[in-house]
Amino acid sequence: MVSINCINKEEMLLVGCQDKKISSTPKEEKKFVYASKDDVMETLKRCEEWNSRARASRLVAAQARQHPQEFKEKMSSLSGQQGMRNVIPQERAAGSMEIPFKEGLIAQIKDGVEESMPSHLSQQLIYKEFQPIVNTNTQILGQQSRDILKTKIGEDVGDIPRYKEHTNVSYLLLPIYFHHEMHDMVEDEVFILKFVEPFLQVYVCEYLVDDIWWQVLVHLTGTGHGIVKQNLWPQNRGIDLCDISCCHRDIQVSLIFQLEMMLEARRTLPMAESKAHFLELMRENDVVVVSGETGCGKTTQVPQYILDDMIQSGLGGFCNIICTQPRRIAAISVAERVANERCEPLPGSHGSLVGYQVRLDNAQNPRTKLLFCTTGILLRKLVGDCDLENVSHIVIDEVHERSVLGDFLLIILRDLLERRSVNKSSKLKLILMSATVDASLFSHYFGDCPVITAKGRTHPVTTFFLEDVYNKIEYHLASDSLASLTTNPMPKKKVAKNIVDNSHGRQNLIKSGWGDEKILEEDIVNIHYDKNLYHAYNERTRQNLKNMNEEVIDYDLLEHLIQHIDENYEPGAILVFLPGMAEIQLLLDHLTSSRQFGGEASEWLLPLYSSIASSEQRKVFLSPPKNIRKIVVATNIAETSITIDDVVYVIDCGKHKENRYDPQRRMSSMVEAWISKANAKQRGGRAGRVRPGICFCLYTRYRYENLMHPFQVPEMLRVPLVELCLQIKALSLGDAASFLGKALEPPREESVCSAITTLYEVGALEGNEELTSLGYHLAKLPVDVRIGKMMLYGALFGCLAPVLTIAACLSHKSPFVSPKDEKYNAERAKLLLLSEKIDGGNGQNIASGQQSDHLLLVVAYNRWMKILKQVSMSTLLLIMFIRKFH
Ligand SMILES: Nc1ncnc2c1ncn2[C@@H]1O[C@H](COP(=O)(O)OP(=O)(O)OP(=O)(O)O)[C@@H](O)[C@H]1O
Repeated sequence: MVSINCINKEEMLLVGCQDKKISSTPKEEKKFVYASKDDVMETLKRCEEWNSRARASRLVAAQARQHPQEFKEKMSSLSGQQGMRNVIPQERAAGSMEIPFKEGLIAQIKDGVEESMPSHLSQQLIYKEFQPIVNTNTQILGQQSRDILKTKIGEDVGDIPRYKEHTNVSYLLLPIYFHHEMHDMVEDEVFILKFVEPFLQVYVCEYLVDDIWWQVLVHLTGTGHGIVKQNLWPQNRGIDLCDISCCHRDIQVSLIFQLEMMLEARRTLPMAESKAHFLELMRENDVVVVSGETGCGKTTQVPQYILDDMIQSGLGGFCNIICTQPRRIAAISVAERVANERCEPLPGSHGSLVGYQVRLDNAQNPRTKLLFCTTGILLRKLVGDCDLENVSHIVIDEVHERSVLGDFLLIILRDLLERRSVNKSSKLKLILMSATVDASLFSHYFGDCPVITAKGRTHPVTTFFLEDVYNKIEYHLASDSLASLTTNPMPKKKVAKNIVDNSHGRQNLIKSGWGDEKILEEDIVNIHYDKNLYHAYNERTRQNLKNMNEEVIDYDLLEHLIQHIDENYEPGAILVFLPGMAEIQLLLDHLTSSRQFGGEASEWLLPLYSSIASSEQRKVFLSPPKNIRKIVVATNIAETSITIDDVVYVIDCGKHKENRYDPQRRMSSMVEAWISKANAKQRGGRAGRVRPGICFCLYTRYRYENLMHPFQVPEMLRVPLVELCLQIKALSLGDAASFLGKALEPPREESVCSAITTLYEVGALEGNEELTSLGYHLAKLPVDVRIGKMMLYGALFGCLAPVLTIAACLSHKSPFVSPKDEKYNAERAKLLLLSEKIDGGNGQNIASGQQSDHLLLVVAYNRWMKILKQVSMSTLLLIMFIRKFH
């Protein structure tokens, strides 16, 4: 077996020791060598490749023969040097030269103990003081070692009934020396690790000690302390070892190699360069704003820097970091990635320091030190514990999103920071992060706190705008295309402002069929078209740009582009951004019905939107079989924080759904809108995470540079504040107007007044803004207050089923469509429906013949359900077939 203990960054001490199984290794080869780091790495690599302990052992031994004297001198000189961590003290080093590692850096207990050794035994396999263990006999543990183990385990290892010959389980004793210079830390600790696999590739080296080995220890102890200050240990100073028992089996060679690779990858991220500066700023300030290009490592690295820093300063026990993510999928996938980078088991499982919590899914354990959660979850925590006493750090990721909840949280946190800053021992630290943040705004809000900007990005992303895409794929925008202005001519002025309700205009179809496209083109021009911008582009592209209706998504173009990428570009997944579920489904229908993406390939056409169950959402992270290209079609839930590691191509349609106030219905609803530049940057950033990527924007460069807002208008300024004011009351945060006056960008006074008035009208408030019982219940329903009240009354009056149907329809958009030329027929159909019986859920007819829009919704829904039940499977298939090929 081989262990490596390093002397400094350039040199390592290889500890070679004969393995019982390598009977061919001559005894005299049980020597210790030092070798260059490269040699060691090379050796290990070869060991890995050969997968042969015997050969590796010989290799090590051969090196030992080459440098014995040098090694001896090096050891003596280094051990005397100040500040050298993990240098083995001179007397031990000297001793070890005489009797090769008599102290036993490594001890193997006979041939091992059965894998399924009961956890109560392995739980005790650790002791605090360094006790040299003589390992002169690799077959049977030395008597001294056995005695030590006996006192720790309470049984003679030789007597363990499950202890049997010829298993692969071994124990590794690791004296930990690297805290000598930190006098308040435990000096010599010995860990005994149980390995299922041979020791051959198990090694510790100096440059790993700081990072990897430290993490191995942290991982092993599961306490988050590693070697910790004495006063942080549980009373008996024994680490609670229940975690260790579960880790042992996993701590195989691969773990250490994996850790090493991960650390190497982490060190190359742009954020790593700013690590020291960030930690310094964080120590000196309560709030720090972190910005940096997408993919530079904010989300995955910054929380870990904090965690590691706390552990290394011996404060792991006090550390409790919460990192918020705007969406569930981000919280889960980032937690998994971070656990993976630390080579920990899955988030929340036994032995992991990382966890996540989202609605309906919670992966935490009592020792979770780094929790990823959604903003809503953190707000809920604040309801239960308004001072968040146990939380040491809060990291708010993607602060640029400016959701109502996000801005609301910032008000609460600013107050909380003030309260917590009084008590110096339990100060709260807040870190705000985003790639596209308006840093000065946030910095100013938090008392001009420092801003740190990470430079550079991981991999370059090439961006093509619509004109490039048109040119590249030689696309012809047909005049009868839904995305062409010629389809539905409108007066010039209106074209750009309205979201055009396009349909196949018969007139145009006929005209274009007769080659009359020219006539149409002359009349209708995209008002954002400026011919001077497109000299370099071909005629067809210019024609397309002139005729296109920017407000309509061109599915033909999308399909063409995806096919083009699939045929002409290197392997790599494609991520398409569309505004909503319906649009996603439409594109997927288009693709599944195509020859290229139908059949087996269609299994890798993956939708991704918020209402898909988390388990389904996770499919997007899986890898497809070779020769199949994964295509993920997503809403903006894939826009921030997440890394789908095989995504190389992003297609951005430039639209999303935004919550806006609808004055007609006096309700907020989701409308389709152009994204901001910040969103566009984030979307592009999903490519180029693990290698260079390409982003195809289906909007013009002109739009990006001149028409898109730099940031989205904060949600708090564009939606009614009724629900928010209700929450403020439910959380007893005082007068709503003054509370919201403390926001980053406070809403207008009239908006707050109007919200309060609505709450009084609904009956949620009474007296001096006091919450009523109705208000209390409404605060728990995630719907508009008026709809919530209707639902509560529906339950009270025993007609919940139809009321829920109405509530669902009102919360979403109308299920009815009335095309312009079919208006009359649509109205007639509605009237006909109204003459039907309406079932109140209990078989009663609740409103036959009533002229009510709301009851009409119930009738339509019930009819639809009835048809669904009646339609046989084959009919359904037929419908699907027709839709596909229509
Ligand atoms: N699941 C993963 N698989 C592979 N690599 C990953 C994964 N997650 C992150 N990475 C790597 O880590 C890098 C940093 O990711 P991270 O999410 O921390 O960046 P970020 O700066 O927060 O980006 P953003 O602002 O876009 O959220 C990525 O560019 C990628 O190289």
